[in-house]
Amino acid sequence: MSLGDPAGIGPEIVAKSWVMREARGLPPFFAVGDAASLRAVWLGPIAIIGAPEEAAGAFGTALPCLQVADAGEIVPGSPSIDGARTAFQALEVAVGLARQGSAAGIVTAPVGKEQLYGVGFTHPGQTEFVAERCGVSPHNAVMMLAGPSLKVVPITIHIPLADVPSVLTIDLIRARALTTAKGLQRNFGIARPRLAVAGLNPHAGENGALGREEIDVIRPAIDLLREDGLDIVGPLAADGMFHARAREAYDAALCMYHDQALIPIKTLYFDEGVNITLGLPIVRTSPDHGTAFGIAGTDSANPGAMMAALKMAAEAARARLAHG
Ligand SMILES: NC(=O)C1=CN([C@@H]2O[C@H](COP(=O)(O)OP(=O)(O)OC[C@H]3O[C@@H](n4cnc5c(N)ncnc54)[C@H](O)[C@@H]3O)[C@@H](O)[C@H]2O)C=CC1
Ligand SMILES: NCC(=O)COP(=O)(O)O
Repeated sequence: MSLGDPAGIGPEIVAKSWVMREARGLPPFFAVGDAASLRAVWLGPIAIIGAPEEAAGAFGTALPCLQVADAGEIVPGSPSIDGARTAFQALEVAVGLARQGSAAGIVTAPVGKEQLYGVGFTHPGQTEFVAERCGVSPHNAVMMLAGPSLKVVPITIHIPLADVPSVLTIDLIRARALTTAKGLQRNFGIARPRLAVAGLNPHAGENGALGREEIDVIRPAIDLLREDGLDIVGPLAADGMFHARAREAYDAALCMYHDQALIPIKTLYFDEGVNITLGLPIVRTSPDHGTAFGIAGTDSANPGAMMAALKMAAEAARARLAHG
């Protein structure tokens, strides 16, 4: 797993996950990044490894770490340029290892997006970066956030809210829905996924009275997706589709913008939510939360979402083998 921003809570939740490895039945893993970021927040045993093959032998007694860069002085809670460069490099190396088959998948700890943008990272997020490195177009890589009774997909991701209506197209919705359906089969073993699509406007537009995107874009996309053979409903009023009974009717909710998707999942499952990228040739997961710079170095970070991300990565790798 990449350690993320050295000044964020990534190193702490990775170390805590290693401590809980047996109690939680976690798969073996190794860290990629600057071991000093682990030492800055943790006194436990670290095994510096020179290659991924050394990780398995070390994992039982120490947290294996593949050292990729020197992040300079690390002050938890105070991100730096060197730290952002290290996070970038760790991500690059971890993706490369997964692509060459040296790891069953990657789990990425949180990065500070503002900091990464400052060191030449030109992608909106890690999702798009990993997709590009895997040769997958950003349209065909899907960000899914998953918890025990809810999976959500934002159709548009890291763009200003004002740009959402113009970026939403029939093609984009269709590409994301098709990747989502395939991803549910491949990574979660759901043979015939049921998708629910949110509207953009209040009350899904009230037949055009409160906005036309449902009529002009979302419904035509859904009609085409039905012709593609998908089990899909919508556009649904977004405010009524996330309560417990409604969630039983679908396997994933496709949402029109970032917060429409992420608010329900983080409200329900902040400490166990997993971000999984669908549509890639490799498995990639991540905890649902960010760097939490405000609490870094205070030993109060909850490793729950990181542990859930580790488990989901292992389960997805197994499901892919079974699915073929
Ligand atoms: N996957 C990723 O790499 C993500 C990165 N980010 C980045 O993280 C930075 C901070 O973003 P925010 O919006 O503040 O979100 P955040 O998730 O870092 O923090 C939101 C709130 O939750 C708390 N929190 C987060 N994780 C926690 C944990 N494991 N245990 C206990 N408390 C926790 C924080 O202290 C804060 O109060 C930004 O630079 C953003 O770009 C945000 C989301 C995902
Ligand atoms: N809000 C979710 C998020 O920021 C995750 O982005 P990514 O870096 O995993 O693409």
